[in-house]
Amino acid sequence: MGQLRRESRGMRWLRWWQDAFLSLPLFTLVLLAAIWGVTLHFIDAERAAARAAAVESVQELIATYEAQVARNLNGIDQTLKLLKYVTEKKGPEQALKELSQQGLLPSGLVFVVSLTDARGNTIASSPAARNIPVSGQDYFKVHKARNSDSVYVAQTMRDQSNQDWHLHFTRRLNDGGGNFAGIAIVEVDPAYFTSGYERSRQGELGVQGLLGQDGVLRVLRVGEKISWGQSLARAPQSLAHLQGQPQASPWDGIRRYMAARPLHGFALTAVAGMAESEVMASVEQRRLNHLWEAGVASAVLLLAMAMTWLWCWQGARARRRIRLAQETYAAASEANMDSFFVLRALRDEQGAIADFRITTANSRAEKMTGLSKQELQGQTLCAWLPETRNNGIFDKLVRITNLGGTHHEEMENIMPQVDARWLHWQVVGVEGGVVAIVRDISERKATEERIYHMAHHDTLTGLPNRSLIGERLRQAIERARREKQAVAVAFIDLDSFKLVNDGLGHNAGDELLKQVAERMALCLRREDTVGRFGGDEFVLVLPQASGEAAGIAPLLERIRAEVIRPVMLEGQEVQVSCSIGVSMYPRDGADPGTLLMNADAAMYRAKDGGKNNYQFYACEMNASLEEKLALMDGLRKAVDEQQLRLEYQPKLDLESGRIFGVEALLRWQHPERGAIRPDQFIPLAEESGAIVAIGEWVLREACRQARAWQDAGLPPLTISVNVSPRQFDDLRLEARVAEALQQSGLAPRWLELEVTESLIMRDVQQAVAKMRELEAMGLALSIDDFGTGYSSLAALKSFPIGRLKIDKSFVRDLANSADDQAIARAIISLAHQLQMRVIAEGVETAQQCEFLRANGCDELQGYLLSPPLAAAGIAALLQAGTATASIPQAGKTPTPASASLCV
Ligand SMILES: Nc1nc2c(ncn2[C@@H]2O[C@H](COP(=O)(O)O[C@H]3[C@@H](O)[C@H](n4cnc5c(=O)[nH]c(N)nc54)O[C@@H]3COP(=O)(O)O)[C@@H](O)[C@H]2O)c(=O)[nH]1
Repeated sequence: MGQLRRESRGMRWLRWWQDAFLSLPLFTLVLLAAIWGVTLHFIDAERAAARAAAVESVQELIATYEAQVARNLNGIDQTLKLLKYVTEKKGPEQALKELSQQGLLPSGLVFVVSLTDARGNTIASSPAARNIPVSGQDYFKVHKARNSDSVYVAQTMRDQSNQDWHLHFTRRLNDGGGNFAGIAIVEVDPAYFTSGYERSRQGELGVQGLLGQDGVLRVLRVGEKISWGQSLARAPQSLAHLQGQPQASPWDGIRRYMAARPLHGFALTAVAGMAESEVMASVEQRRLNHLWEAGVASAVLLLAMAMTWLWCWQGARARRRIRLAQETYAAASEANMDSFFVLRALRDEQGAIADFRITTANSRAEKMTGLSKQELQGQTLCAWLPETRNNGIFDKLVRITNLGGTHHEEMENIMPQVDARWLHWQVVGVEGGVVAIVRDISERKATEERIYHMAHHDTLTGLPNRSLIGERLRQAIERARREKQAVAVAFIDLDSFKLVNDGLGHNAGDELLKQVAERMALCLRREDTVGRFGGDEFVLVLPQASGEAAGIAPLLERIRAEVIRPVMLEGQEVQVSCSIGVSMYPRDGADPGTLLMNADAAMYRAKDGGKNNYQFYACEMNASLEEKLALMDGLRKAVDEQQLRLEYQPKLDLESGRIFGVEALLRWQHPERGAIRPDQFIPLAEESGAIVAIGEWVLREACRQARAWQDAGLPPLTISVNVSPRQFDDLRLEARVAEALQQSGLAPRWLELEVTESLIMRDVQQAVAKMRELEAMGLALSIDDFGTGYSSLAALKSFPIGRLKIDKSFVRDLANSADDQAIARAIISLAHQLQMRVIAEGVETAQQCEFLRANGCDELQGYLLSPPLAAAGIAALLQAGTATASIPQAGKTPTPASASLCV
C-alpha cells in the first residue's frame, strides 16, 4: 500500500513536471539565454573585429605616415648634405648663391636654409635673413662638441629673426683639416610633417606626429589642432609595444589605438593613431541595435510565454481540479453513504451518445441495486434501467457529457431496480462520460412529508387545517374561474359541543370531533375537501358545484344526519347536531377570505334559527352583523336609560293547584326598534359582558317587586331569576344577591336562582361550590332547561338543587313523541329519586298538562297557565283568587285572563 502511495506520488510529480505551465518558463529561460548569448557573442565578435580592423588601420596609417615623413626627411637631409658639400668646397656665401642659382635649394616658402660660421654667426641664408647668432642653441653646441656625420633634429622653437615656430635640422660643417667650421641649418614649419592627416580616415580625434628620441614631441596633430613640445613620460621605443591596445594618450587622456615607427637616420619616431571612441562608434551603434533587438525579442518571448503559461496554468488547474475531484470521489465513494457510479459514454457511428457503460461503482451502489460491483461494471445504462430513456435522466447525462458542468435533482423513484422511494442524484461531467452520485433520500422526504402534513393538517382529526383549507379553496376558485364553475363553501359548527367537552372531558370532546370528522369525510366526493377550521368548526370546500342551493342541499342534509347520529362517549350515548352556513363562489365572494366570512355569517344565522339546520348566505346577513354591533352598543345604555322592565310568568303547583311562584323574564323596550326579544339580546349581553350589570338590575328589580307584592298583602311568591354563565362566574355574585335582598327587604327563601344544566357542567366542582355558598345564604336553586345538557347521575347527586325544570323542547311534542314522553318520565323519576321537585316549562295544552300530572310532575309553567305578565297582571291574578286552579279540558286553549287550570 505504502509502495503504491509512493508510486502514485512519484507519478504525480512526473505529471506535475510534465505540465506545460511548469516546463514552459524553463523553455523560455533557455530561449532567452540563447537570444542573449548569441547577441552578446555577436557584439563581442564585432567588437573584436572592429578592434582588429582598428589596429590594422593604424598600422596602415603609420606605414603611410612613415613613408611620407621619411621622404620629407630624406629631402631635408639631402639639402643639408648638399649645403655641407658645397660649403666645404666653396665657402658659405658662394655655396648658397650657387645652389640657389642652380635651383637646388628647397622652396623658401616652406624651408629656411642658413649657414653659420664656427662662432655661430649666420653667414648666409635663404631666403635672406638678418644675422642671428645661434651659438647658444643646443644644435650648435652638439655639432661643435661632436664631429658627427648625422643630422641633428632640434626641438621645435622660435627664431629671434621671426616669430614662427620651426623645426631645425642641422649638420656639422668642417674645414679642410676636419675642424669645426659651422653648421648648415634647414628650418621647417612643423605642420609640414602632419599635412598628410586624413580626416576621413582618422576622424576628429586621430593623431599624427613626430616624437624626438628625447621624449619631446616635435609636432603633434590631433584633428585640426597642431601642437608640439609635449614631453611624454614613455620613451618613444616603448610606444611600439603598445600597438594593438588602446591607451589613454598622455597629452589629452583620450583612449586611442596608436602605432609608432622609428625613422632611420633621424632621432625621430613617427607616431599615428585613431581615437577608440571614433573607431568603435559604428560598432557601439550596432551593439545598441543588437541589444535593442534582443530586448524586443525577449519581451515578445516573455509576453508570449506569459500568455501561453496562463492558458496552460488554467488548463492544468482545471485538469488538476477534475483529477482531484475524481480522486476524491473515488476515495470518498467507499466511505460514503452515497452510491457512486462512473459512466462512460458509448457513441454510435455518427459520434452521438447511444448509451453509457458503468465502469466503476462503490459498495453503497451494490446495496442500493442489489448487484455486485462486478455485475454493475459492464452494465449499460439503458439496458439495465430502460426507464432512464423516458424519465429524462438519459438526456441529462448526454447533455452533461457533451457540455460539461454538473446537474443535480431530487426525484421520486419509479425504477424497481433501485431500492429507494426518493432519490437525489448528482452528475459531474468528466472526460468521456459522467460520475453519478446517487443518494437515498426516502427518509428525509418522509420527514418532510410528515412536517408538511403536520403543518397543513389538524393533528386530532387528520383533516386539512385552516391553512390547507385556504389553499384548497384558492385552488378551487382558480379552477372554477377558468372553467366558469361554482364553488360552495360550507362552514359547519357543532351545536352544544362545549357541553360535551365541559361535561365529559376533553378526551370525550376529542373523540366526538374525530368521529364527526370521519363521518363528514365519508359523505364527500374525491374532489371535495373537509377540513377542521378550529375548535368544533369544520369547513367543506365543494368545487364544481352547480351554484344552486338545490344542488348542494342533499349533501348538507347527509352531513347533518351523519353528525346528529349518536356517538358513544365514555360509555354514554351522546348526540350533537350542527349548524351549517354556505356561501357560493362567485355569487357570494371572489376570494377565500370573503367566502369563508360569508359562510360563517350564514352559519350564525343557522344557529340563530334554532341550530341543527343549514342556511345559505344572503347579503342581509352581514347587515345583521352590523345590527348585532348596534344592539350591543344599545344594551350598554339600556339600564341607565330605563329601557328594561320585567315580566313575570306564574308557576303552578299541580298538587295544590296554587300559584306558588313566578319567573322573572327580562324585556327590552328599544327606543327605536321597539320591543326586542330576550333570546335576541341576552346572548349579545352575555357576549359583550353587559349581562353582569343587567343581571344585577334584574335581581334588584325582581326582589323589590316580590317584596312589593308581599307588602301589598298578596300571598308570598317564590320569585325565580335566570342567571347566565357570565353572571354565575362573577366573583361578586353572592355580594350582589345579598345587596338585592338587603335593599329590597325580601327574605332569601323567596328568591330562587335558575341556572342551566350546561352552565353547571362547564366545571361541576366549581359550580357546586358556588351553589353551596348561595344555598347557605338561604336561597333556592333550580336547574333550567334540564335534559339538554349531559349531567351524569353522580354529578346530579352532588348538586344543592331543589328543582329540575324539564326543557320546553321535550314538552312541545309530548302528546305525540314517545321519545319525549320517555325523556319526561325519566327526568321526573330521576328528580324524585334525588328528592328534587320537577317543573315542566312551555306547557301550552291540557294534554301536555295531563301527561305531566299523570306521570308525577310536580309543577308547571306555560301559556296554559299564563304568559309572562307585568307586575300588575300578577297582582290582579293573585287578587282574583286564581291562586288555585283546575286543569282545563283537553283541546281548549286557555287565555291568560280566563285560564282554567288543571288542578
Ligand atoms: N339570564 C337571563 N335570561 C333571561 C332573562 N329573562 C329571560 N331570559 C331568557 O331569555 C330566553 C327567552 O325568554 P323569553 O322570550 O322571555 O321566553 C320565556 C317565556 O316567555 C317562554 N315561555 C313560557 N311559557 C311558554 C309556552 O307555553 N310556550 C312557549 N313557546 N314559550 C313559553 O319561555 C321562556 C322562559 O324560558 P326559561 O328561562 O327556560 O324558563 C329564555 O331562555 C330565558 O331564560 C333574564 O333576566 N336573565
